[in-house]
Amino acid sequence: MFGATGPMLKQFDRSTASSRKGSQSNTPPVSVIGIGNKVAKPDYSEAKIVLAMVGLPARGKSYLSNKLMRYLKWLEYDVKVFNVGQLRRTRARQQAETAGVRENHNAEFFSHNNEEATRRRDQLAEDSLEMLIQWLKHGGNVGIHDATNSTQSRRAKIEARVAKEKGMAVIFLESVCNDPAVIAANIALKVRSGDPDYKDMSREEAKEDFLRRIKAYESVYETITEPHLSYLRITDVGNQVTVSHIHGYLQSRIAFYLMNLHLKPRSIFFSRHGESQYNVEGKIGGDAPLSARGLQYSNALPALITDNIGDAPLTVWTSTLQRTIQTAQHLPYTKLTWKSLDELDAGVCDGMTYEEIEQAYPEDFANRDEDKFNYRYRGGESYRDVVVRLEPVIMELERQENILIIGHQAILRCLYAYFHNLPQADLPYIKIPLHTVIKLTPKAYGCDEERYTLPISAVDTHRPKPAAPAQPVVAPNTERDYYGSEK
Ligand SMILES: O=P(O)(O)OC[C@H]1O[C@@](CO)(OP(=O)(O)O)[C@@H](O)[C@@H]1O
Repeated sequence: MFGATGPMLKQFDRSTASSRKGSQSNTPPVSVIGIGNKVAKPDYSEAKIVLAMVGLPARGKSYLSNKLMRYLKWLEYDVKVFNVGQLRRTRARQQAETAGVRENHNAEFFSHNNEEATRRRDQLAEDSLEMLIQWLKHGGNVGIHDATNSTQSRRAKIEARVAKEKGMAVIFLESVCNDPAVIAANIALKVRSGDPDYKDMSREEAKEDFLRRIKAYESVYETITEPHLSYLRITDVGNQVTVSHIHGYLQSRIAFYLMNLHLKPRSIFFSRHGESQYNVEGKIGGDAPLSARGLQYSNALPALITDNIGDAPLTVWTSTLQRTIQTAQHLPYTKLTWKSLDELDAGVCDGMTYEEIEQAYPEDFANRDEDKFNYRYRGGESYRDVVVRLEPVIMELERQENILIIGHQAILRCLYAYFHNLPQADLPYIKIPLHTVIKLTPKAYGCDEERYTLPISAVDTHRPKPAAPAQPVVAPNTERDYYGSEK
């Protein structure tokens, strides 16, 4: 089942990319020396999946779509959400610009007794699916059709359209939510988020209108019962998942990820280990113990964490390296060590200072500055390798509640980038200073962040990105993406 496509294959491709240059070599990554040169982004996956959401309004479909997109993009699949609501609003805006009148999208527009409105809504869903399919044909891997797709006939149309495309599969993801508190929170979010549908209404009017819209959908809603469909049904995120006709690596990954999600309020804390002796000497890697100031940090950390979290349960994760274990030593919580949390492996440069590396391997040093995410140390790792190795950690983080990770600079950059959805090029330059706790609190869209810096000084190990040579001025790209996802 875990066969042909997906990160397994991709990881392998990537590892050999710069050494094989067109050959079919299957050389495993670690034996490739001198790989610290430019690594072209390999073609990641042949997978082509239409993931069609199903569910009433306010059931968290957009939440699930965006979470899934963030996860799969982090694994380097090409993913895009096609949100039918945004297409509808964009078309209404364009129509207002040309005709001078804006179509009214109040609850009446969603009435299934209104034939003209129903025809228009069906057309929007079809157009959006068509854009999605074209996008998949041009290289995308997973296109998420974020619409209600709430009737059997709508789903049958999607299925019939996708069946015309060779090598494309469709899976439906139904979000059922019976928890009144979650539904109420989703409704409140819609009403207060400055949603363009409700920009000219008071909050009360907006809420009333949105409730009428939900009723309109409830009157025709058909939960998935079609026995032949590939689908996943999530009930009250984290409570129950039904999986039917899910095949292959990527589909299984998607199912597994969704099974691990939950909506319970919780926080994720990140801290680097206290300052190490290597940090003081400007050396990278290694397994050095803490400096005197690092030990002070490990003594001060328990009070900071317990003041913040009170009596709530917390688990501490460290790497297997002594600087993280020492930092966690006084924390009165359950502790787990993870090999996957060990610092980026600097290979032959382990234990050297940046100046020594520049002297000994000038070409590598320059290449790392040019493309730090892809650069792989000789006999060691790249940030890209670390992202792949951290996938089980991400999965477990989604499943768990309060977690404190005592980690390393490169590792925490990768995890932080996942939670804030930051681009690969910026990831290796994220500032994760020593003696600072970063608290992330997942919210409906993204994470809230607080930082607590303890007054114990430490060296600064952040090497800023070298200034790029002047580039010719290019006209800005004014093309808009109005389907609700990033390009
Ligand atoms: O990728 P760059 O910016 O070099 O940072 C990663 C480096 O951070 C360091 C400190 O310089 O982490 P750590 O403090 O955990 O030892 C190095 O060991 C590691 O190689």
